[in-house]
Amino acid sequence: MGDSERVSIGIVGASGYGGVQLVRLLKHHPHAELVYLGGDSSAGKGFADLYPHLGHAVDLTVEAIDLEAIANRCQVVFLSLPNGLACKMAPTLVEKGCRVLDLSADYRFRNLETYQSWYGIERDDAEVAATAVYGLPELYRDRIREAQLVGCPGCYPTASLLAIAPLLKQGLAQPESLIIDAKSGTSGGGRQAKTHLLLAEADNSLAAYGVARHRHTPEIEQTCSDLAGHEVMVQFTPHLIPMVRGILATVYATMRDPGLVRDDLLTIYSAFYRNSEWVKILSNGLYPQTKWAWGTNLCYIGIEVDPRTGRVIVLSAIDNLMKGQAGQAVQCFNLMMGFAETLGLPNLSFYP
Ligand SMILES: NC(=O)C1=CN([C@@H]2O[C@H](COP(=O)(O)OP(=O)(O)OC[C@H]3O[C@@H](n4cnc5c(N)ncnc54)[C@H](OP(=O)(O)O)[C@@H]3O)[C@@H](O)[C@H]2O)C=CC1
Ligand SMILES: CC(=O)N[C@@H](CCC(=O)OP(=O)(O)O)C(=O)O
Repeated sequence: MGDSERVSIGIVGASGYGGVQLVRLLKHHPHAELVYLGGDSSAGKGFADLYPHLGHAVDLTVEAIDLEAIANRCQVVFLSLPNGLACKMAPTLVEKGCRVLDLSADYRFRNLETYQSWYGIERDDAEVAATAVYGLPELYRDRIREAQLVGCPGCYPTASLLAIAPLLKQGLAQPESLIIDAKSGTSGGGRQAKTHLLLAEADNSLAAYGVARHRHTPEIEQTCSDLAGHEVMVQFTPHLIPMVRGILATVYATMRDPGLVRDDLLTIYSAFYRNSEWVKILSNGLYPQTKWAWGTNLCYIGIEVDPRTGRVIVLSAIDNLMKGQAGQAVQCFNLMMGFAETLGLPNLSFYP
């Protein structure tokens, strides 16, 4: 692609939090041109009326969803919708030749029975779903490059899997010992009004939810099983924390070789992610803060070993709307188009 050429892009679900991040990122992307924004209740409204802070840069109107028209206008379509909608739209878009990135859970699972039992959504797109690639570039880079349909990971799975992957891939930890304790900011719940996300409910409070039954559990287990080479179950507990952006995942696992020390693991993690510019392994004694990742596509990882218990503790921090959602989707888009994986993505946080 020449320097001035641009890929025509549509975003379905542009009015949501994922949508507005995609607009922000793709407006700055040197090879992207936003040609279509779609929504449901927002259809007919100017995007600038929904997000006045972007009014000086975006003059598009949110349109009703017409798959035929989208496919005629767009080479690449991002679907940023509640679960259960992408699986109704992607088959048509794929058939018409679009490359599709879905930010929901619809195309994350190889086994659709797992999806149906955890999400309770019936669907009839098994043939198309079988072609989807899980959009975690650090693990599936080559497959994403060739994919026509990418199922972008959930925010908790992204933070968790980047922390876990070297442990399982290198056989360092006992897979059955994996425990993930994760905290998310409220933007993880999207832009629609929900009582538990009101300031009066969420502020000055911290609570777990979905204990032993959160739907990101089978998603994390799918990739853990890939990495370990056999079925793996994990214990995953998410918490809602009174901040807007960010996820901190703390992963505990029992090491196979209790003789390993932190420096050994730092060397192994650094080697594992040597070609992954979005993952930063923190050196001795530093543990990540969510604020370091704000507004960026970065994942910061800190590691500690407790010689008393023989456990490794891995801490992983991301921005849930960036590496956990829209940023990762743009990273996948870059791979699919043959661009540098870092193109158009911020790597410096705004701080404090
Ligand atoms: N927020 C996060 O941190 C993360 C979210 N995700 C996933 O990304 C997806 C989008 O999330 P998020 O941006 O937070 O959600 P939001 O609730 O902020 O936005 C949802 C979008 O979907 C549109 N929409 C809702 N119902 C319909 C419908 N029936 N037909 C067409 N469009 C519809 C809305 O349009 P309108 O406003 O016009 O009604 C809106 O644009 C979800 O699947 C979510 O689980 C994944 C990783 C992280
Ligand atoms: C804080 C909060 O509510 N977070 C969301 C995670 C959003 C997400 O990634 O969910 P999907 O798998 O549906 O895409 C949740 O726990 O449901």
